[in-house]
Amino acid sequence: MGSLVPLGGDLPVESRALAEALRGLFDGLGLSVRRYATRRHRDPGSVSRFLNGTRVPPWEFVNDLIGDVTEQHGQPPTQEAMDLLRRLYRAALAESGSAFSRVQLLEDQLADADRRSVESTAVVRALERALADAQHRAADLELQIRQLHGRQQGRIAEKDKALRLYEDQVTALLRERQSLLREVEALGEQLLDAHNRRAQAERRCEELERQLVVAEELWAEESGPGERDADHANGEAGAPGLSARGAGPSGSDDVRTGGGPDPRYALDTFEAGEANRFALSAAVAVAEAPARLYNPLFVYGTSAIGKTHLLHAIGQRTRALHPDKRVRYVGAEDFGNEFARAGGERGLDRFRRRYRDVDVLLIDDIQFLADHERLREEFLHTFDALHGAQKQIVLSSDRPPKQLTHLGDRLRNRLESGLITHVQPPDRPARVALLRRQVERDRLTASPEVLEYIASQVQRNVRELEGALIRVTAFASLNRQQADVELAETVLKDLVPDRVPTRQEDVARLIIAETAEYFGVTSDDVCGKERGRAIVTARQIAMYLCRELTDLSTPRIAAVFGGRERETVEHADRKIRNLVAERRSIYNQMTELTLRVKAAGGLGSGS
Ligand SMILES: Nc1ncnc2c1ncn2[C@@H]1O[C@H](COP(=O)(O)OP(=O)(O)OP(=O)(O)O)[C@@H](O)[C@H]1O
Repeated sequence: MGSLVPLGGDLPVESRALAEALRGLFDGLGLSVRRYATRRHRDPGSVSRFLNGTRVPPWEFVNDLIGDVTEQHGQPPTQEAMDLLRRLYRAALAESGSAFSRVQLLEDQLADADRRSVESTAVVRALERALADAQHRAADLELQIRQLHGRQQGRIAEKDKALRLYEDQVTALLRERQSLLREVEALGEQLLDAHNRRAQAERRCEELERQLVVAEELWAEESGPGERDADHANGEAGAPGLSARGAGPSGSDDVRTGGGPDPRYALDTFEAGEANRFALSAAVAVAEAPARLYNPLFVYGTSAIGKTHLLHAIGQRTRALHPDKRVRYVGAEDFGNEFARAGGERGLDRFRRRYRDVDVLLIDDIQFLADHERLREEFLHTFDALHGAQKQIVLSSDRPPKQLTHLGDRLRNRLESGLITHVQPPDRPARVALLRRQVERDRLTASPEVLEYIASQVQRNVRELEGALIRVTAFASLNRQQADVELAETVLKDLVPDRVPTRQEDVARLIIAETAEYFGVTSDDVCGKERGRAIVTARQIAMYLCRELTDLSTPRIAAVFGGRERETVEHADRKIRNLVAERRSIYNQMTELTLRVKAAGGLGSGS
């Protein structure tokens, strides 16, 4: 009973198959039949029969065997192995056909059905729970969906409302913008109109001033010296002396703002000397063949050495040689002011046509182009438009392009792209020639020696040179003396200032203060807009003295006098210059004022 005997050869197939399967399990225990029977409280004979296939064991035995093998090896048989065992077991039971087997089979089937029932019940329960859970979640979701839907509807309604509100506002703003644009355009037109009317009124004022001065002059001459002295005592000394006679080309026709070149300046009257021969040749070449050789032509140099003269002269010569060409001259400051005033699209359009529809554009004192981004851009585009269309550009400045740092690199590069020519103060022969021409033009009396002497004394500033000649000849004629070198020495000793590196704007302010005091008005009056007779006189004399006694350029002087136009300064300068030559009272006033300014420390030590 200790070990298993081989299976009987006459065993039915089903019993053999089961027995072999059970033996396989039993071998895994490594026990004898008896020992296993004792452990499981079974009869050893029965166990032998179960394993030999002569009897079908109860399923409980099979189960125990499986449990023991599992315990021993720590690993249960696979589900497939279990299913096979069960099938073998059932086949063996069916084959045996005994009542026991039948009972076993039924029990087994019952257990199987019961297991399935239990499993199904568990599945049913789990499914019921899952169903309930899902239903709950579905209900929750339904609720959330309904809430979200409600909220969404609310939002949509709100958005619709906001959208309608927004559209209403945009429509209203567009309408308002439209009407504002119309208003801006209308105001722009009105402004332009007002500017034109103001310019007309300014010209009329100047005209009336001249008439007034003439009338006063006549009245003063009729009334005799007593009356004139009374005027002096009133502090309105300038008025009687301010005559329109001899004022030369000082009428409004000659005052050209942002327009054509000034006919007084010509290439033929430009005294180049050795130093400026090249500058003159370049100017002639540009006038003869605009935009062919030097474009842009850039002339630079210190104050009052003929840069403006050259620009105008180029314009004159171009017009003479090419009557079909459109030539425009403008000071850079005026260019900036006009741009600032060109409000609205139409104004800007007009401005652009004015400066781009030309064949030759002459821009004076480019260093005064204001340091504004938009203005610089505008000028850049003007430059590119003209240059791109093969139109001539001529510019002047008090310094070379490299030093015009405030204009920015792009603009400076363009200014450097053509011919740059340095205009020098005229050399001595040129200065003498210039004085000789002035003597002829103004019918003055001065010997060649006097001209030589003046040319030797005033070297750097042509305006000053011309002023010195006027002073010498005026002094001589008013004192009925000979204009010889001795007299010239005396006059110039007193009047030609020794230049010291004083701030020139300060000197100009000192001149204004001294002149204002002299005429019994204030500096603010002189720089302001009032047109009282004494104020206008003081203003014009102060402007003249600034041109005479400082190195400031004309636009700078205009700026010191409350931001006026350069033409106003030029007009005042011409007017007073001519009066100095004609009237003793004015000459004396100038002399006295110059001495006062000198004494106040504005003109260096003097001698
Ligand atoms: N070489 C010259 N030949 C003839 N006239 C000259 C010459 N240089 C200057 N002038 C005269 O001197 C006066 C001043 O010259 P202009 O106004 O051209 O100087 P500028 O260099 O433009 O000075 P600013 O920078 O102050 O405007 C003008 O009347 C001009 O005709």
